[in-house]
Amino acid sequence: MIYTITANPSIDYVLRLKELVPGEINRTNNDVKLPGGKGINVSRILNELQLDSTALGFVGGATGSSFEQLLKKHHLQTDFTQVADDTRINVKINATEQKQETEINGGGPVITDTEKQKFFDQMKKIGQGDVVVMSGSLPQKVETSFYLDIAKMIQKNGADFVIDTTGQALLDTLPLHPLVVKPNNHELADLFKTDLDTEQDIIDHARKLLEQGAKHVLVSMAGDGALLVTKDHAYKANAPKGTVVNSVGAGDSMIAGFVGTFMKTEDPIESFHQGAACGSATAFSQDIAVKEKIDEVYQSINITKLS
Ligand SMILES: Nc1ncnc2c1ncn2[C@@H]1O[C@H](COP(=O)(O)OP(=O)(O)OP(=O)(O)O)[C@@H](O)[C@H]1O
Ligand SMILES: O=P(O)(O)OC[C@@]1(O)O[C@H](CO)[C@@H](O)[C@@H]1O
Repeated sequence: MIYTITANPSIDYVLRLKELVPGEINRTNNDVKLPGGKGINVSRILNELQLDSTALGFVGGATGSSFEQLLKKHHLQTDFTQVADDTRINVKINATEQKQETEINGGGPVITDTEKQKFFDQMKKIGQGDVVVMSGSLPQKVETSFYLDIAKMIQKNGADFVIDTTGQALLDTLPLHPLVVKPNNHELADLFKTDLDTEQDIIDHARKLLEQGAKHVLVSMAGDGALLVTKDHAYKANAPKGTVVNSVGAGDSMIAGFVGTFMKTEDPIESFHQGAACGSATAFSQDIAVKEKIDEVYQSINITKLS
């Protein structure tokens, strides 16, 4: 079973308007509310790929109930930890004429020690053959070692994990050998406090994450495609041409495509191909991509061996 952990899920309130003028009253042309959060997006893509997963995380208050209501129509298997404080609302603003996407993400609910303990207790059921995908920010009063603590707990029982976070929290988990990590090119540069000007620079620094323990490194590069770096080789996936509608969740979709396919095939190249298809398909969709779009985009992705 694949478990996704979204410690800080959200209602994504996606607003479309022609132009965003800060400091003025702006009115939208169209708006939608989506069940959001990185792990939730991963579970939704897995569902599209007909792969089972269980979504875990902290959900609470009136916004938590709306979030669960929004999620219902996607028929995901969930086992959320109920908390007293409110699930956050994240605002995503697509200014179509400016071709700009602005995101304002809330801090999330305060999680009490008892609620956290309830969550940790759930980790006991995860074991051999399971993969846990942990991603996204942490809600308030949750210590930065949260993902590391979980990785240690589940690994003791023989489960694998995937982590999509940034900075020191990511580096700390590498010695535990995550199945895959997926910084984008900017996050990778920040990790090493440097600029990465060429593809070779990116590959060299991705390789440092392998040296520190990651089993596979994906580097997503938005409209420039993505790289897969393994111990011996580096591969590139092109970003197919298409109209970007809402790229929120493209990175999560890429992880879902990679992990879901890897669980079935153990083939990193095919997993990369499917991951890239899921990422671009979501960028070309208003919401997280559906299977038909993923299958269509898959046909226009080529994987090239760079070294
Ligand atoms: N404009 C685009 N055109 C085609 N493909 C895209 C585009 N944007 C994203 N993708 C695909 O999706 C992948 C993941 O996107 P991106 O690099 O934006 O991830 P991210 O920074 O983690 O995003 P997010 O945090 O919003 O999910 C890219 O590597 C690429 O394959
Ligand atoms: O604030 P975080 O947890 O880092 O990111 C949350 C978020 O921006 O990530 C998803 C897209 O990747 C959205 O569904 C959600 O709103």
